[in-house]
Amino acid sequence: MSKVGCRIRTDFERPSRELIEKFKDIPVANLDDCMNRISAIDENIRPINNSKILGPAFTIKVPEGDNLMFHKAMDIAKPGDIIVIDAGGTTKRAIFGELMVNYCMIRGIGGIIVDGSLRDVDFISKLVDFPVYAKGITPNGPYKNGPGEINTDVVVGGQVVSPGDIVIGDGDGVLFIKPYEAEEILERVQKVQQIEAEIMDKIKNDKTYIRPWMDKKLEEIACDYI
Ligand SMILES: O=C([O-])CC(=O)C(=O)O
Ligand SMILES: [Mg+2]
Repeated sequence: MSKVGCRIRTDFERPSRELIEKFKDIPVANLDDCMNRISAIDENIRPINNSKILGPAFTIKVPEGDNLMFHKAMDIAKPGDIIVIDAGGTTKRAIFGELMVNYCMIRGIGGIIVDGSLRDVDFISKLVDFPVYAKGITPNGPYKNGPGEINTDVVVGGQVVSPGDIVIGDGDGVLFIKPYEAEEILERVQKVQQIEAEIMDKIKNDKTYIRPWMDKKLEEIACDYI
């Protein structure tokens, strides 16, 4: 019988740390520019403690307001993994809190992103080196009945994420990159950053902002000057 909706993949292939580290200082906005500006997750999933997040995705799918699979996941995720939880986007019930965050930290997990809510925010918001991103906050705690899935393809904040995808987040938001597309995106983002540096230099030193596309576009849309 198919166990869709109640299954656990205990391990998966992770990209090399070397590849992941190449994304360390790259702004998510620049990456999204290289992914046609439609690749970031739902803007309502925000950093709770203003930390950057980076690492391979360890995915979980839970029924609304239930965290049985997250409890199992904490025992099998590896150091550096980013736990990415598809909680259906509903915020009425928290999926985790301070106890679970402490256990994740002790186990060397790299951070947590939930398309849902957390609780114990007064503790979590003060953490400086354990990034947590969430959509909501509520004291209503999670049930622990299951079902759910671990390490299958899930949807978080409107974007598909597979186990082992590279998770990158900063103050702007989060996106996921397929490891096989990583090098190509890195090449493109380096060009974007170089162009932005040149533009910034002109703004600061020449007091000009190079935008050859602006008047061209206004002409193309036949804008009337009045
Ligand atoms: O009760 C739970 O499962 C979640 C929670 O508050 C904690 O982890 O501290
Ligand atoms: Mg708690």
